[in-house]
Amino acid sequence: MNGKFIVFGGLDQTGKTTQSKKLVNYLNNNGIPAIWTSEPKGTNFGKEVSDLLQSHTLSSKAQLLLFQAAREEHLHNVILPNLIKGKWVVCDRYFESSFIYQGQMGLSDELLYASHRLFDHDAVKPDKTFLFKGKIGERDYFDKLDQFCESNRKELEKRIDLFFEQSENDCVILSARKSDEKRMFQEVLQHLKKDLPFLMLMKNNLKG
Ligand SMILES: Nc1ncnc2c1ncn2[C@@H]1O[C@H](COP(=O)(O)OP(=O)(O)OP(=O)(O)O)[C@@H](O)[C@H]1O
Ligand SMILES: Cc1cn([C@H]2C[C@H](O)[C@@H](COP(=O)(O)O)O2)c(=O)[nH]c1=O
Repeated sequence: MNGKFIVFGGLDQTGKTTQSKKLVNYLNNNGIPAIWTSEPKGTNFGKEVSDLLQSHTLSSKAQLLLFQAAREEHLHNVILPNLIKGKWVVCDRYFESSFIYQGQMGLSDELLYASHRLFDHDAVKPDKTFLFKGKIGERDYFDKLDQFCESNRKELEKRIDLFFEQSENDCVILSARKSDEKRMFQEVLQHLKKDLPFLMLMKNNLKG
């Protein structure tokens, strides 16, 4: 597999989608085939899971199981087939979101890691996970999941720190900065430079 698996996780309204889509455009424009996808909505099944999560009041364990069901489908139908074709898969949220959010809802780290391993989801490790903190966007409407994030931003940031501390050098924390989309993207590229071809780095003024 030559494709890379890059995850953009962290808090809501931090610019994850903006930055991850920028990366996919940048890669495709430079001859590196890449796709953008997201969790939980990266498959039709995942979209239905997302609707279920909005229309029911569920325990944290039930939520975890639904996010994992969506992940299982997503992994086997989108992530792996594209990585096998040699494409880069740029994914808006993955397991780190379960660790951060379902952990903040009260599930133990032990349970979260064990359930991640149970279905072999941990066998597909992101090459890099960007963890976004801060806040740049404002919503005018909050759904159930957004509300949880909005009411727990400080605590969720601590979960991000914990995920980072337990990671194996493959995570980066980025602070969202308003009106600084281009600079944020340069930072993303800097952290990926060892994965990008040398000629591409030269062309884009990024030293290898
Ligand atoms: N650097 C920036 N400065 C100001 N506004 C930005 C910046 N980056 C993105 N935005 C705007 O902020 C809002 C949130 O951005 P985006 O959707 O990329 O964040 P997100 O983290 O994916 O959000 P969510 O997880 O809630 O879907 C959007 O309206 C977007 O246009
Ligand atoms: C994958 C995943 C997601 N969540 C939460 C985090 C967000 O509040 C929503 C997804 O919203 P988005 O606008 O589509 O990014 O779901 C979660 O709690 N656990 C997870 O594993």
